[in-house]
Amino acid sequence: MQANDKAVKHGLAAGDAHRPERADWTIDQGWDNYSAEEHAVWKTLFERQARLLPGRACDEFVAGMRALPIGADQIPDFRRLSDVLMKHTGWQVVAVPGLVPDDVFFEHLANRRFPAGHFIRRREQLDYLEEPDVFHDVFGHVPMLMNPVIADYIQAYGVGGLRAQKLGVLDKLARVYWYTVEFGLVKQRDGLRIYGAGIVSSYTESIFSLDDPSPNRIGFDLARVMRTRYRIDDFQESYFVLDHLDELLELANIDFDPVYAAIKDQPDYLPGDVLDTDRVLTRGNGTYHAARRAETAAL
Ligand SMILES: C[C@H](O)[C@H](O)[C@H]1CNc2nc(N)[nH]c(=O)c2N1
Ligand SMILES: N[C@@H](Cc1ccccc1)C(=O)O
Ligand SMILES: [Fe+2]
Repeated sequence: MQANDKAVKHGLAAGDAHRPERADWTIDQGWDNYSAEEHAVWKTLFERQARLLPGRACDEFVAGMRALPIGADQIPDFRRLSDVLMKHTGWQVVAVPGLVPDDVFFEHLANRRFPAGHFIRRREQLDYLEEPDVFHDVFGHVPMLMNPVIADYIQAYGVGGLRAQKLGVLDKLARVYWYTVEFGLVKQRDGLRIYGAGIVSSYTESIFSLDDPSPNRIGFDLARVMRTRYRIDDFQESYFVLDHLDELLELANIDFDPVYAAIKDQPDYLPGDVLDTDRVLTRGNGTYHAARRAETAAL
């Protein structure tokens, strides 16, 4: 598949990582061990997004970024990020080797610890990544953790994730995370803006999600999103839009049990489906994914 600026693939089973030293899979970031080339890759990625995101990233992302020790020249030191985050929203950033098992991931989130990949992609991987690296996790996710609403939402997601696992409905909950925290859009007075980390850490998807006529843009609805499959290896076919980030707090406080029950045995929707019950902001023309399917069919 042609390398495009897909942010990260979260669907990998974490089991393919070797056994961890610690039960919670955390490691030392080893900030002093980063090479000049690794800092240079960070700089390339950072500067590319810094030029592109004004007018695209939501105000909360910009405010969070400004308040954190995150700059162009160096991969941030998680200890310094945690000092600032702890004061604002009680969060800290802990280093992990890459994807970790779901229950480990949720346990960290439920305790306001954000597991961030310690490694950075290689220069030839600039536009495609198998696992969340430090650029996706720190540049994409951490600034939003400075916002009290998101900070509460992601902790609640961790708690909900542990519950969803016990209920056997993790796949449904993962869709809510995917279409909000990873690939969410939000309305602002001055237009649609990005809050999803998977978009904001991706050069081409930051453009595609807002400007391209191909994807659908649909008002967020919980049960609808829970039934909607997502793409892990390419741009999303649909983006779900919040009227305001505060909607996420309502989500965090809704008991999902009745919703899990209501959609049980209901068929999934495909990523590109548009329903007549949808609040459609943009009905996409689907040309991007049609072209990709044609490419693949021609292989
Ligand atoms: C569904 C589940 O929450 C999701 O795939 C998790 C699994 N493990 C992870 N591990 C890390 N380090 N980062 C992640 O975003 C995730 N995502
Ligand atoms: N409120 C959800 C948990 C959750 C919180 C935040 C985001 C998504 C889900 C539940 O009852 O399980
Ligand atoms: Fe992510």
